[in-house]
Amino acid sequence: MSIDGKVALITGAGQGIGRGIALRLAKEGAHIALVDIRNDALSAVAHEIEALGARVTTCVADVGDRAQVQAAVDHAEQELGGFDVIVNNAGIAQVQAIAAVTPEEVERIFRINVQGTLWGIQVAAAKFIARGQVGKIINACSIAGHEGFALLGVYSATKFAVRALTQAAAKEYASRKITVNAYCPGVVGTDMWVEIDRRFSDITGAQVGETYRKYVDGIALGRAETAEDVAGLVAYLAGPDSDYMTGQSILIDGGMVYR
Ligand SMILES: NC(=O)C1=CN([C@@H]2O[C@H](COP(=O)(O)OP(=O)(O)OC[C@H]3O[C@@H](n4cnc5c(N)ncnc54)[C@H](O)[C@@H]3O)[C@@H](O)[C@H]2O)C=CC1
Ligand SMILES: CC(=O)C(C)=O
Repeated sequence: MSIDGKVALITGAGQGIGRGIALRLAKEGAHIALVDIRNDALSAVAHEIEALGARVTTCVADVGDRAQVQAAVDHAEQELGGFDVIVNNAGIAQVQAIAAVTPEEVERIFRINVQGTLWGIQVAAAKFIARGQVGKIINACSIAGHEGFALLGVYSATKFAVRALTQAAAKEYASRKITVNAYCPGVVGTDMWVEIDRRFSDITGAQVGETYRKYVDGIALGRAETAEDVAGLVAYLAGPDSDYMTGQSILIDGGMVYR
């Protein structure tokens, strides 16, 4: 198994895409550190991972707070005896017209989506260097990191920023053989999309479910994405087959945005 025995930390692992990534990496033999702001969700996923026979530890942390990210990485290393992969997956959505968005809303989403990714990159890279080893940094981007979407403008801006950080960090850490890449899903049927759909409905008057259906109808492969679809790409980025890839933000969207 490609990442057998490696230690992987996944943020936002209490549900959705993060949970799917954690389960997939555990199935490939990795030891898993689960990070989220919700302890109850972490416990549930930890039980699923234990049932697969993998080693697992949990840590409640807010990725927008650098000290908490540092504590989570230290905790993973201490509990699991190493540190090889970080998946900076935690993120929030925001549906708002540019004409109506407030400073508070902008600050909140940039703090979690952009600073959360930045602290994850910074802390993980420092840990790899201190341990004298190589490592893999994998960030959650989006189709919205390649194209701005109406009513998702600020969210899109955060994901463009994630793509920029992925490229810059790849260049800064390449000499240390630390790779930095990102996955860019399209429309994944998680709670995030339930919330996006509900907010579109509030703002535009669309029926509940209509926006989601409209987006899914635009997918060439004809179905919504699953967390497992995303996890397959992340397993590749976490393993040795991607050792020669860095700085890339890879679209995995069933055919929505073509670059
Ligand atoms: N669902 C989708 O269609 C897409 C999602 N993405 C990205 O994938 C990532 C995961 O998305 P989903 O699983 O759909 O979201 P989700 O909303 O289902 O799950 C997000 C998880 O992150 C946790 N979280 C939120 N704020 C946090 C914080 N400050 N610190 C730590 N954990 C926090 C939540 O508690 C939750 O468990 C996000 O970065 C999102 O932007 C990208 C493209 C499409
Ligand atoms: C949630 C997300 O990234 C989109 C645009 O679907």
